Amino acid sequence: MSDPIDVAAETPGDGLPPLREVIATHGLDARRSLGQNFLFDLNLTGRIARAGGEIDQGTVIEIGPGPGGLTRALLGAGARRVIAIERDSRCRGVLAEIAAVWPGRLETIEGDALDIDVAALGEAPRRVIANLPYNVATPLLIGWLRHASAFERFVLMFQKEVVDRLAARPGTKDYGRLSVITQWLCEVRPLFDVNPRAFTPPPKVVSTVVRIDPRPQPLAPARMETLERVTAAAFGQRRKMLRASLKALGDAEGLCAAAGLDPTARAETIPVEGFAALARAVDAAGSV
Ligand SMILES: C[S@@+](CC[C@H](N)C(=O)[O-])C[C@H]1O[C@@H](n2cnc3c(N)ncnc32)[C@H](O)[C@@H]1O
Repeated sequence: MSDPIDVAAETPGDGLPPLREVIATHGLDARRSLGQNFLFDLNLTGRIARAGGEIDQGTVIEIGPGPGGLTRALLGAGARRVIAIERDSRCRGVLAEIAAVWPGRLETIEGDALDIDVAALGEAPRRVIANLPYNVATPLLIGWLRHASAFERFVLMFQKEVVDRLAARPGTKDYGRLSVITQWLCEVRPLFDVNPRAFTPPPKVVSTVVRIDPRPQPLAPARMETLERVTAAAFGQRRKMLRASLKALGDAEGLCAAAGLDPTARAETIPVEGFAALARAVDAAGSV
């Protein structure tokens, strides 16, 4: 026997039909190629919206509204202005219906979020709140981090495995390039896990909602481009000592000495500040 559907838990009180009905009416069968795993649970969409903080100010940017479950939660929770970027043109009608219920508060951009300068959308403070399409989630985040100071907060759903890497501490197996670059620019707080059964269709893996708050200043001075090169070299050969893995960058022992790092250490034990020092050493050596 299938689970009884809790209609109350699927009707947000905005006068619009429940999400399952919306999907049937608009023929929005989920497409794997677009990373479509829809959320119907209002408790979950409400929790994600509230984690955004003061969304009654500035702009909320949602990537991939799909049939609009999270969009409706954001508007219902008082978002002043939501700009939603959706690639799937089948969602145009349903998003227009939501916009009509909240006049002047929802704008939809039809397109690929990877091609859009999200850091320039709407008025600050900008908060990106999204149940991300997993096939492009990490490249999207890395792109936004290049303009981290344009954003107040990110509340994002990723595969749990990605959040584990974003939040990993030195000395753990998940610690790597993504941990260093993200934590250099932002404070990362995993919020809660979401069971695959909460989605339609269920993905193969557990998901996690994470809050990522850009720091007023990066954790230590460095150029992001150089930090990316340094972490690529160091973690590209994570089992090797720095004196071997950093050879591609020049005099590896000299760079470690300038950065105050032990050349026999391995990348996974070096804290974020250590990589920033290494990036400064690379830039200083290059400018001599
Ligand atoms: C995981 S679903 C989330 C749907 C809805 N927000 C929810 O929570 O139920 C991801 C959404 O992102 C959209 N999408 C996929 N790739 C995209 C891209 N490159 N740019 C914008 N939207 C995209 C999909 O069409 C889908 O609606």
